[in-house]
Amino acid sequence: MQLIPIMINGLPGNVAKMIVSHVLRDSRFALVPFSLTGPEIQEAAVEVAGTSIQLVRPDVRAARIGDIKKQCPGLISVDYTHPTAVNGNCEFYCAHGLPFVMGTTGGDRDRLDPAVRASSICAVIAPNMAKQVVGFQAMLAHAADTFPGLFAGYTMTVRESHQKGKADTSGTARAVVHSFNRLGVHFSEDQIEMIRDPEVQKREWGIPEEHLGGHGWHTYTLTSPDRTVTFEFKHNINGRDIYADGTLDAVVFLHQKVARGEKGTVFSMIDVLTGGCS
Ligand SMILES: NC(=O)C1=CN([C@@H]2O[C@H](COP(=O)(O)OP(=O)(O)OC[C@H]3O[C@@H](n4cnc5c(N)ncnc54)[C@H](OP(=O)(O)O)[C@@H]3O)[C@@H](O)[C@H]2O)C=CC1
Ligand SMILES: O=C(O)C1=N[C@H](C(=O)O)C[C@H](O)C1
Repeated sequence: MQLIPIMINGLPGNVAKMIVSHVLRDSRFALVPFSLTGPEIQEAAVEVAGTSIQLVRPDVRAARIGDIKKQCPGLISVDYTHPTAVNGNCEFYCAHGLPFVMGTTGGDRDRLDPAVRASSICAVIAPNMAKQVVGFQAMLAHAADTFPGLFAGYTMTVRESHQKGKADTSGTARAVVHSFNRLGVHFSEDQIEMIRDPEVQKREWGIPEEHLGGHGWHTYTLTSPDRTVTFEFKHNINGRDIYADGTLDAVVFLHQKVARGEKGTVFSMIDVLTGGCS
């Protein structure tokens, strides 16, 4: 079986490191020993589970990508970088013919799809790669298509807690809010309550101490106009391992699409989940 060359961008970041450790244990993939990194990073390389990966900063990446592509033809890029890097990285992948899985949240999301559609590549773009969360999103999207306005008149609160360093409002929460809007709930993204204080997370939310540095807890609460009815949807994720499986499924999915000549198409994780990995 031909291995899929996979380049994990965003090292030495937390999620990128975790994905690399999963790739190294997965016989479907060959890890590309390079990673696009941030402008602040000084190290030339990082070691993950005994494997050394060279870090390629933004100022040199255009000059180096030709050689990397020659060394690893057919590579698929995976992006777990920073909200400020999302659009620049997307444009870089499009310009250099690199199909990509974009797990990074934030940036100007409205510019992502047009950039890919105008290019010769295809991409999977999703704010959450945890397959069970994607399934929950698909259920909500189905409800919104089937019963538009079902929750009209209800009020909603959305609270999300993540590690202190998370730069943006949860991309997952934003996407879920969009489905609730289609179900008739008036609520804007800027009403999402972000919790980033470890003391509050420990004391008020009961988030285990060992996961304060890496978690994603979301609660969506809907209350009827007369306040007699409450619905609550909750997904609480400790650690980050849950994102690896879906990310790697997305890589296999994209690899198959590329092999079939697909170009200029954006897929979601719902497409990956629906399409399977045959
Ligand atoms: N879709 C999903 O399922 C999930 C998405 N995420 C998202 O993934 C992203 C990364 O999360 P996390 O690993 O926790 O963040 P970290 O801050 O730990 O890591 C981000 C890394 O990206 C680097 N970076 C910054 N700019 C660039 C650039 N232009 N090109 C390449 N790398 C760059 C940073 O370098 P520096 O330190 O110099 O800035 C840092 O090393 C976030 O947007 C998060 O929300 C997280 C979990 C799941
Ligand atoms: O930064 C994180 O950690 C996460 N980011 C994604 C988001 O913004 O929704 C997904 C998950 O919540 C973890």
